[in-house]
Amino acid sequence: MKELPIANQTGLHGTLTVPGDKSISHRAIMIGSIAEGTTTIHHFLRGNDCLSTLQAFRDLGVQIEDNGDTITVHGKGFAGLHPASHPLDMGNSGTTTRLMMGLLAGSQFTTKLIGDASLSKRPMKRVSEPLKAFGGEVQLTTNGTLPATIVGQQLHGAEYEMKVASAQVKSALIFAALQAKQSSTIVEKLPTRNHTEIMLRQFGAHIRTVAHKIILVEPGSPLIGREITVPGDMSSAAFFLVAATIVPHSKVTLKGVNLNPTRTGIIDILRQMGAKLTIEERFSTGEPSGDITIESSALRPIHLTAKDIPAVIDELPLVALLAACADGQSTIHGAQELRVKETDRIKTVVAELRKLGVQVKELPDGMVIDGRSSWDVQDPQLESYGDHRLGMMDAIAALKADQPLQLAHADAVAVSYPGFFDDLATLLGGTQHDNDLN
Ligand SMILES: O=C(O)C1=C[C@@H](OP(=O)(O)O)[C@@H](O)[C@H](O)C1
Ligand SMILES: C=C(OP(=O)(O)O)C(=O)O
Repeated sequence: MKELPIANQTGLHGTLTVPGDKSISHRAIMIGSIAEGTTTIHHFLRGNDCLSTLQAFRDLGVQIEDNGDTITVHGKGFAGLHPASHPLDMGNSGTTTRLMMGLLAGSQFTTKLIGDASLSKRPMKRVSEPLKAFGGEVQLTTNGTLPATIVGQQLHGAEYEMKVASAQVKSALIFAALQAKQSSTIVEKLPTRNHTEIMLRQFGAHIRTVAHKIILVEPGSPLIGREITVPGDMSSAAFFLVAATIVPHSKVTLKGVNLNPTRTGIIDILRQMGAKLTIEERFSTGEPSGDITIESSALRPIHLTAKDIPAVIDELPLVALLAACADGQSTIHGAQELRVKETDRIKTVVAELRKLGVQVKELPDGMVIDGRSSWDVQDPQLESYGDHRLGMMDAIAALKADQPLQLAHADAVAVSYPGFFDDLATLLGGTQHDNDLN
């Protein structure tokens, strides 16, 4: 049980550079490995999920030098990957698993993927089914889960209309399409994060996006290794954006955060709810990034529907927390994807908010949350359920509670933000002066 920090009278203060983006770190290892030549990755996220990706590519014969914050990948091209001598362990990472399925579907060998207990319950047919349209073969359990066997073979082009709004599925199909003999068209249900498309283009692939959701892939261009600096992860910055908003007298600056519009749903929501934030964007040709300064403020309720969800999918536990602090009733609809994350995040968020005394109703596709300025804690023992984002949401919620709270399975935070508790402690202990930590 971890004793969670409580906020003092002066709130959170200081300047922080959050760790590298998880989605971009995964893709840098993957695309660096299938490219020719050297890829150097700066500000790589050393979260357990990205380390699963790094290890998987080493197991496939790619030489990867690990110098902490900087990773050097000696790319071998798609054709240079070797069969692994044992099943690849995906750990807790849905992104690694699903992208790997598309990336290895066109290989000349068979690969088995396994994962931890949570990942082994998550749906994988969403990738194996569409891959069939490209000639791919991924065998799953009868429940459509891991372990998976990817039987590599020559793929062909396809036109595929997606059934779920998922960047993981889209990325798997793009990797498959790159290995096909003909061109392909992938149509998204709703626009989702486009880091795969951006990075592949930077490496030399012919990929075009039309009307934000039609992706045209022309295979055959060589991918060439390059230097990548991973911007800060908006999904990690979000914990402190929310903390600074809900804890009185706070003012925090988060530096170098990724501002890709497919990821900034939380910024739009914070603004709509009345948060006080300013953004200084830096010039960039690939992934935009910038510094965000935010201070405490009163909040209005929010109403989200399906179209709002992809750009804030991983921040929805935090949106529920913001709603619990707002002046009135908020609704989240169209978020059924939350049920197939590391935990069923509708159930687990509702359970945790109820322990804090928040009135919240579970819906099949979201929740209804009654906001209050203060809560009457019902149960001080919070639980991450082994889900990193739940554990961190609990820690931020605890700053608002009127008594000390504890968190079980707090170590889950290492999946995406190993230094989370240290960074939180620094901002809580920080002074009103800028305090650059990294
Ligand atoms: O492509 C990615 O890197 C991710 C896509 C999202 O998943 P879905 O594609 O399942 O929505 C997100 O929840 C996950 O944390 C990372
Ligand atoms: C859902 C997440 O990741 P993944 O699907 O890669 O396990 C997440 O990081 O919140």
